[in-house]
Amino acid sequence: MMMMMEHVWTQLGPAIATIVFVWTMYQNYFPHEIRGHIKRYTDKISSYFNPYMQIIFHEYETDGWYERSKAYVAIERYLSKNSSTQAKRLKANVVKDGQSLVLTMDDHEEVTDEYKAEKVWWISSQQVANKQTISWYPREDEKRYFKLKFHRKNRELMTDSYLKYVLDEGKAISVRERQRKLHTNNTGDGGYRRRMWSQVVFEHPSTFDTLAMDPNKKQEIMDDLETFSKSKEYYAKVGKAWKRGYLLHGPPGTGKSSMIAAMANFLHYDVYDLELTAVKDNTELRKLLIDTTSKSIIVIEDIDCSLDLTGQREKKKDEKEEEKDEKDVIKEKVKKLGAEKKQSEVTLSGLLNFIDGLWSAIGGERLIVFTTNFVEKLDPALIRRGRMDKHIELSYCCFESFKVLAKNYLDVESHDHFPEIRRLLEETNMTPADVAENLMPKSSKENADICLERLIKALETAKEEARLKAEEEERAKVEKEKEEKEKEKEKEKEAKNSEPLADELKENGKLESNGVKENGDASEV
Ligand SMILES: Nc1ncnc2c1ncn2[C@@H]1O[C@H](COP(=O)(O)OP(=O)(O)OP(=O)(O)O)[C@@H](O)[C@H]1O
Ligand SMILES: [Mg+2]
Repeated sequence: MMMMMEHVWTQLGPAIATIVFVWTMYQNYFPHEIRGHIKRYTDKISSYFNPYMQIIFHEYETDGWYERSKAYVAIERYLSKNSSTQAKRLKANVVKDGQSLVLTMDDHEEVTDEYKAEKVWWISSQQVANKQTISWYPREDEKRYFKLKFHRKNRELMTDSYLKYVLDEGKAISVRERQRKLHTNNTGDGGYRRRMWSQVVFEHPSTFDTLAMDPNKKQEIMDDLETFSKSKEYYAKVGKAWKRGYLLHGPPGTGKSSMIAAMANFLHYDVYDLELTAVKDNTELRKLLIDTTSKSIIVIEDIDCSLDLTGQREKKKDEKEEEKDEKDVIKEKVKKLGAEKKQSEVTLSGLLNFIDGLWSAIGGERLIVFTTNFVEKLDPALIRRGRMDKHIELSYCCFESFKVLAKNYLDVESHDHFPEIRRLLEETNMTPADVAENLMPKSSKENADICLERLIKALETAKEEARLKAEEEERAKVEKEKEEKEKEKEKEKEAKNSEPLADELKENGKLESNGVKENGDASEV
């Protein structure tokens, strides 16, 4: 059967080609109506024998003015992947607001693609309008389009899944290659035209490769992020806003801010660095958050110090003021509360409202990341799961983290010094920031040996300091206990000394009351 079809096609093909050729040459000699009829039939015949189908994607939609069709842009991006290797003539476009070049195929070039082992052809083409007018807009006289050609038998595969795949992939490439921004909220009142966020290009070099932490934990976080970014349908299904909260906690210099940058680089998200102390009230907070775009990380650093969200900030101050007169403390507290209220009226409940539900109205994927040095001091309401879905502790440098840093800073994967460093790291606490600082060569003459030896020395010093500090603390504790005991003893002594006095007073009291009685009696008399 196949053979027969092929035979017929080889016979008919040239014949049809001849008819079409003759027709194009002589069509002008036929009257208009007849021409229309004949064209319809020739189209029908050629489509009957032509086993290929085609779909056209115009650059500008008919009803759009200047906006390029989203499908066209996505296809252009998708094809740029193949066209740079296949097409002979390429066009270079500078991406808007970016510095990267996108190479796309030039007009009338053709590239092939394969999907589930089926071949398709993409042809870039343009129609030149035949009217003789000068136009303001390029779209008026050149109408570019992509033509997708595929075999008829693949019609369903192409329209149902290939096209969706191309559009998604094209969009993903655009997101990956777009220039990302770091947004910071503006302080002060700059009039009503004040922009809520100001932007700079985000080019933080931190990635998960350069981040020093336990590899298993790192992988877990990367998996979590990836699952989140691919779970649009899932979130819609379970009726949750597409957002995820992370709480990063740990001592200073353990990589919290570095991890946020790594997350942004990993997911290709923008970063919104929200400085809560600069936000006037809940209304402004709402405006700021609504003004964020999809595919972004909203960061609130040092949540414990940002605001009096938890009451902790004041407690910290109170601790220092323990010795002061209680009345003074209360007075100061009232004064401070007044001052803080004037400064910022963002409340914990306002913040929680946004984190919880309001975003579902905006849609789009957002991560919210909080960092703190003191997780135990945060209000449990703020960090419960569902608000802060994942708690990540970043801690002192372990041997695994050190290995990442050594590879990154010195290009060293193993060394004679490693066992000693491992032992020292187990015995003492040093932040990755300090380890990194010691590993970094300070001049071109410093090689890995020198840097590792410096780290060993620093670790030994840190260990010694920690030992001395512990001893000091122990001594202070013992002294304090001793003092307290002495105080107690003194109190007891005082109490004892005052006993006879009390007896005496009692005695006097009796006498006095007797006296009164007597007096009273006397007065009555
Ligand atoms: N885990 C880490 N991996 C790689 N580099 C790190 C790590 N932790 C710290 N560093 C280095 O130390 C510097 C300071 O770290 P970072 O700002 O991320 O700390 P942090 O936890 O945010 O501290 P803080 O609590 O003071 O804000 C970084 O620029 C980075 O070079
Ligand atoms: Mg930080």
